[in-house]
Formats: sequence, C-alpha cells, structure tokens
Amino acid sequence: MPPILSIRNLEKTYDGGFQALKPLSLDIHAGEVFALLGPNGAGKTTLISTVCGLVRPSGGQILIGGHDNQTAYRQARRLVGLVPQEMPTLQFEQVRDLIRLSRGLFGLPPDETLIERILKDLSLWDKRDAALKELSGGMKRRVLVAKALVHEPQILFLDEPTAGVDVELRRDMWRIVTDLKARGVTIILTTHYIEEAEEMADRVGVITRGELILVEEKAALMRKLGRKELKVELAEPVSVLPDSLSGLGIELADEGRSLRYIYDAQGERTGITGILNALSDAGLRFHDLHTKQSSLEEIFVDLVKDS
Ligand SMILES: Nc1ncnc2c1ncn2[C@@H]1O[C@H](COP(=O)(O)OP(=O)(O)OP(=O)(O)O)[C@@H](O)[C@H]1O
Repeated sequence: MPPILSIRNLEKTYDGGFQALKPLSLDIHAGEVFALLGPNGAGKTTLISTVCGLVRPSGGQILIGGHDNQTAYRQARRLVGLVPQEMPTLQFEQVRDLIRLSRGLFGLPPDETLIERILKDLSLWDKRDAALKELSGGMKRRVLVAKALVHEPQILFLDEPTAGVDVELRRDMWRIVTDLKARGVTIILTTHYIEEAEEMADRVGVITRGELILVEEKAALMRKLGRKELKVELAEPVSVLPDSLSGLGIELADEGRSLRYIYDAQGERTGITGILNALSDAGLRFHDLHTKQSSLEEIFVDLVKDS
C-alpha cells in the first residue's frame, strides 16, 4: 500500500533567512502512530504546519493520500486534521456552532449525529452551548481536538497534545489517540514527553536543528540503542574500586554503596559473568543486584547530544 503521507526533500527557510528544515524525506503509513521528538526549536511545528499547508515550503514535495498539497491543496487538506498548540483567537462562538462551522469549511454536509458523538467522546457535550471564553484551558484543548476531527480526516496531527495539561486530560488524550488508531486514523504527534512516545507510538522520528536524524520502529529503537544497566548493591560500602576490578567498565555509585555497569543486552557477551567472578575474587559481597533497560528518554538525550 502506498504511504498515506509522503514527504520528499522538504525544506523550509523562513523570510529572515533561517533554515528551519533541511531537506527531509519521510513516509507515513496508514494507521500508524508516529511520534516526532525533538528539542525546542527543532522544527517540529514547522514540519507539521508545512504538511497542513499553513507554512509554504521552500522546496520539496508533500503528497497526502496521493494529492500534492501545493497543486491539489483542497483534496490534500481535506484528509488532514490539525490540533495546534494554541487556541486561535475565537472567544465568543459557542462550542457546537464552532464545530459545525469547521465541518462546513470543508464543504461537507451537516452531520449532527457525528458532532454529538465527537463532543460526547471529548466530554464536551455538557458545554455544547457554552462560549469558548467560558471554558477552562483543558476544555479549550478538547475543543481543538473536536474541531480537527469533525471533517473526519484520515491523518490527525497533534502538536504537543499534552503540554501543560493535567493528568486527567493527558490520559484522555492518550485514550482518544488509541480510539482513533483503532478506527484506522493515522496519527502524527509532536511531543517533548518521551513517555508519551513510549506509550503510544509505533514509530519514532527524532528531529534536531531542522534535520530528521532518525526514523525507527519504537521497539527496534529501544532494542538497538537501548543499553542495560546492572547495579550491584554492596554489603559494605567501599571508597575505591579494587585494582582487580579496574578495566572492566565498572563504576562506583551511590557513594560507594553500589557498583554500576552498562552493557549491551544484544551483544553476544554481556561481561556480567566475568564481573560477578571478579567481585567474588576481590572478596566483595553484595546483597542485591538488579538490571534496568535504558528508557527512550535516555536514548533520545544521547542522540540529540551526539548530533
Ligand atoms: N515565522 C517564523 N519566522 C522565522 N523563524 C521561525 C518562524 N517560525 C519558526 N521559526 C524558527 O524556526 C525554528 C523551528 O521552529 P519550530 O516552531 O518549528 O520548532 P519546534 O520544534 O516546534 O519547537 P517547540 O518544541 O519549541 O515548539 C526555530 O528556530 C524558530 O525560531
């Protein structure tokens, strides 16, 4: 099946001369959840704004469902829903009217049943007749999601969906993404919260300084780049590592109360057996040991640092 979104050599230099996106290519498959990670100013919003037709690219091509988003803008835009970071300056409109209007803007016939379902799904039904200015920040976020969904897009972009929201709304957002994915909607989200990507994404892209430095299945990424840490809690603390243990890659941690060893869990030899033997030879007793897989966060920090 051809990708639902195909980006080829996309680049963007803003008017002042700042190159926010270096030539970048990416295919997104129908039905996947793709998380775009990157530090502040990396180019995430520029990338999704360009795909959604809000920012004009300086070069390259974007095909959405096979439609070029420059030459066949309406067909391409119809397939896309965008939940931006901030509420546009609409204040006096009532929630349901705004959602109706959004659907109408795409030239679609009214569908009150759909609007009711979306508002109920987003816990906004009780507020359907409220003006936007009467809503809390979290509720406004929900309205943005409703607005992005009401023309039944095939791809939903969520720009930092949970930045600054409370735990309940964050969980709701995650549930909404899971439900949409189950209905076959493709989701592309930008986030600073690595746990969000870890929780939801099928694939992860890392962008930094306008460059897409990595695109990988999340599980493969964690397997490939993830390191494991072995921690050995000593029965008695030591102030220095015995000479016989130097050169094995062990570090003292927790003020001498434990030893830390990082290893590649995929490697043929982890070195753990040698370390345990060396501990025993050195007469070091331990009362516990545990291992920990490095998180996506640690992998991400390493990647961005190295680039
Ligand atoms: N309209 C603009 N004119 C000039 N430069 C811009 C414009 N919009 C964004 N930039 C610059 O482009 C770079 C990328 O910005 P962008 O908003 O895409 O980053 P981001 O990854 O979404 O960041 P954040 O995580 O902080 O939202 C930044 O250096 C920003 O200052």
